[in-house]
Amino acid sequence: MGVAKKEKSRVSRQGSDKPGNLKLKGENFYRDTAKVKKLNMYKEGRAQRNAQGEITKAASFQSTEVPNARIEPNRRWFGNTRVIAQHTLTQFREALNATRKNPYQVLLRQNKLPMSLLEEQTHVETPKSTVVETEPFSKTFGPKAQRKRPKVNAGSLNDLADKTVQDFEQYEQKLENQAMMSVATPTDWIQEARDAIFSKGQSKRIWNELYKVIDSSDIVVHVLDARDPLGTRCQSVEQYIKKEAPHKHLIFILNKCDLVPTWVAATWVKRLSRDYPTLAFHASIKHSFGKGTLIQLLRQFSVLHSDRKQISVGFIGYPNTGKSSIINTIRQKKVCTVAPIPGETKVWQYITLMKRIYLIDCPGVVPPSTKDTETDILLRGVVRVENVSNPEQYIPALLERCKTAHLEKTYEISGWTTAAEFLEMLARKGGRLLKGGEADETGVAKMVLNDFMRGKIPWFVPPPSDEEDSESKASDNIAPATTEVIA
Ligand SMILES: Nc1nc2c(ncn2[C@@H]2O[C@H](COP(=O)(O)OP(=O)(O)OP(=O)(O)O)[C@@H](O)[C@H]2O)c(=O)[nH]1
Repeated sequence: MGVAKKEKSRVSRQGSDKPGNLKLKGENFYRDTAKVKKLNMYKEGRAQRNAQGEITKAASFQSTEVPNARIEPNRRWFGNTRVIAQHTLTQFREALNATRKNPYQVLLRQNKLPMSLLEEQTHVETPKSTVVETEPFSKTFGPKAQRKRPKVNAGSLNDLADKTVQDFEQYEQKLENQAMMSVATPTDWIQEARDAIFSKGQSKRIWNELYKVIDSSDIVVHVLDARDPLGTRCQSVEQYIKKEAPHKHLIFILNKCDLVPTWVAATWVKRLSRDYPTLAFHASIKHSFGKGTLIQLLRQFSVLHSDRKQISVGFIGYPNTGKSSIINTIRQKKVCTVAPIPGETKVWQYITLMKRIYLIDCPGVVPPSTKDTETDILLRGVVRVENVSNPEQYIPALLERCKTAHLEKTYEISGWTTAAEFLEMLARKGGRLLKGGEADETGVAKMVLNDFMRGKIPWFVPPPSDEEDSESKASDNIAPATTEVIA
């Protein structure tokens, strides 16, 4: 703060006539309105006390009397009132529901839309369970009982039977979800009895990696093997995302399309597109398929989240489905380690695709299922074949999945009737004999299993052949899926 003398010399030195930092008598230099008001309040006087020091009359600022006050009405109180006719509401609900269910449309600003209007209360609690709580005993039982018949939620016996089946399916699904949640401590005896190698991709560590990837991603890409899309589909993970993180976008990539006929890939794309946007893909740095479409789709998503600095795309799926290969393909260089053996990716990994788009590679996960047999797990490529004991036992199932003609063409042998004969012929042809001239069936079985997983033997799970799906058989081109983003 300047004093008068200093200020005078400053004014003459700088030749300025602007008021400086000088406190002048009679001016409120430091006091703002609030402070002045507070000081004035104190000025109104202290409390009055009697000889004993008790307060006889409180000071005005200590008074507990409520002042006469009135809240000024504001027209904004009434601004948000809307009246909507029932049919308009119904139309709105139907339109919004249709959009929400369409996997190719995205609802933006969901927290500004009355989403609760869409969720109809379908679950009616049986009156039986709560009847005593809601009605007095005398009304429920005894001669004066007015108890109504229980609501069974079904018009006819057939309806009731259908509903029971549906309930059972839901219950099974619930059990699977619970198994997924408690994956760290498998209590089921099937899990216990299974060889440890058949529980690959189910460990607590892998699932923690998966949850980290899902948490960090805005878009989750579920990679499926085109040869067996339903077998490599993790429905429990899909449901987890739908329930716990509905704002994240989920898309399917049908990888390894080069290993199946075009009509198979096209039918699967059509079928899976009903649930989520699906792209057909062939991961290869030099001769890829679907790369442009995928990048285009990711760009669309980044436009959708233009308020974000960057978006992250997580790649999840069964082991060995080609998650790392897809990332390498879109980056056009080897950024992730790829190997024809499952479990190559051990931890999650961040890769920059563009300034605003990051990719996350995740280790392969296998949702626990009590329905899957060891053969199913092995033939999906989850297990490393070299660790399997008695690989011959899986060959009959393998022969069932492949066409004889394809096997004959691949191995140039023919005329076997059983799996043992097949292995014997193959061992003799390749000269894989043990001491004493016995065929090395174990070695040959491992080779065949590896060939099966790596795509040397052509095979695929045929797509469901309902009328609609069979139409696409005629067309020879894979329709690359494109996604329309509706704002
Ligand atoms: N023919 C063919 N092979 C593919 C394709 N994509 C990936 N592969 C092969 O599949 C094998 C597994 O690929 P990865 O990219 O390591 O699979 P991953 O899903 O990352 O596997 P994990 O590390 O176990 O999670 C490799 O041998 C790839 O060459 C494809 O589109 N076509």
